[in-house]
Amino acid sequence: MVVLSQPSLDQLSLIKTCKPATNFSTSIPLIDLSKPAAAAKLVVKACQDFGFFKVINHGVSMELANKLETEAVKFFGLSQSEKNKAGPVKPFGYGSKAIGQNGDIGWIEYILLSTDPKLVAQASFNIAKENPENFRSLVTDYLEAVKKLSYEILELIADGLELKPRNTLRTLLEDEESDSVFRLNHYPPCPELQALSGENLVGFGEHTDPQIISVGRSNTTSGLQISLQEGTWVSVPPDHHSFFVIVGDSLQVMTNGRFKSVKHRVFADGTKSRYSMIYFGGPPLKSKLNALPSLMKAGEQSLYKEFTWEEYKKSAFKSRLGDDRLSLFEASAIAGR
Ligand SMILES: C=C1C[C@]23C[C@@]1(O)CC[C@H]2[C@@]12CC[C@H](O)[C@@](C)(C(=O)O1)[C@H]2[C@@H]3C(=O)O
Ligand SMILES: O=C(O)CCC(=O)C(=O)O
Ligand SMILES: [Fe+2]
Repeated sequence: MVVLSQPSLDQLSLIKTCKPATNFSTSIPLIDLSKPAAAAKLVVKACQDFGFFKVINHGVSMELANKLETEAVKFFGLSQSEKNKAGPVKPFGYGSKAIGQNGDIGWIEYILLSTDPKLVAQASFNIAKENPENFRSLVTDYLEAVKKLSYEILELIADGLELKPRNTLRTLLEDEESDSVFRLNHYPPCPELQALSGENLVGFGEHTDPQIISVGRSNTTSGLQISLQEGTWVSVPPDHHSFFVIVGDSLQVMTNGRFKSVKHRVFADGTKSRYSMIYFGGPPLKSKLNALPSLMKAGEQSLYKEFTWEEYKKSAFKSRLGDDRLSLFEASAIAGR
């Protein structure tokens, strides 16, 4: 995927490009988790203002994260025919360019995994043929650490919102039936495009994440951007040490719109590969998604109808990446639309 032949160049015309209007003056909230008293307020403010923040002193071993990233680099460095043996993504496995099942494409290749240990073990045989046990144990250990971090962040959110009990949100991800996924993304460099037009090549088109929160980490190649509520785009400075946290649609519903699920996108770089590893924390399929009663002020109406995560997920996975998925579930939406 690095050396582009004429057919690959032809494919570029199918992938969106754009000249982004980027806002350089807004800085992304960076929250130090070693100071929990201050962090609770800062996390809530970041979720309200941006739906996005980064955390440091998060407790996830950098050695572990680097080891898993190295495995991802190894896998994505295999020949296309070798990688294809770990596909297609129905629902888990290796995918290239196609994102989801509804016609979205980007300058990306990825591995999508369930967080269920049994399914991780099965997938490891296709992804790391030479040493599946090493891959399985790295993914399992990494997921354990990132889940722990996600639970901590959800408790800080509960503290900041004065939600009682403070495990109200974390139990949704901790539940054995929680419906979470894990994704390893690779955005190969694309020098041809930069040279041809100076435009940016879309790796992952703009979208919101449907789950509760997404917790990710990337290498030091830039590309991730978030949309501010007024619509301008801000680049997220990449680094190896922090984790980024994305408010998903489900958390927007549970906070009755106080938190906004943030629109984000990724551009491919002209010269360097970007790698990212993201845990998407979703609730059990049968969980009802509705505004948390203790957050509702007297007389406040729910912005959304009552629905389960299963219903939302089914609808989301039928949608295109850039669709406003929640609009179908607004209290004012026409029934059956
Ligand atoms: C186009 C799509 C890809 C996606 C499923 C969807 O129909 C709409 C949501 C997309 C998204 C975004 C966050 C995660 O990367 C993801 C795994 C998810 O849960 O929702 C992807 C889905 C995907 O890549 O299949
Ligand atoms: O690769 C990234 O940094 C973000 C990717 C993303 O938004 C996703 O996988 O849903
Ligand atoms: Fe995303």
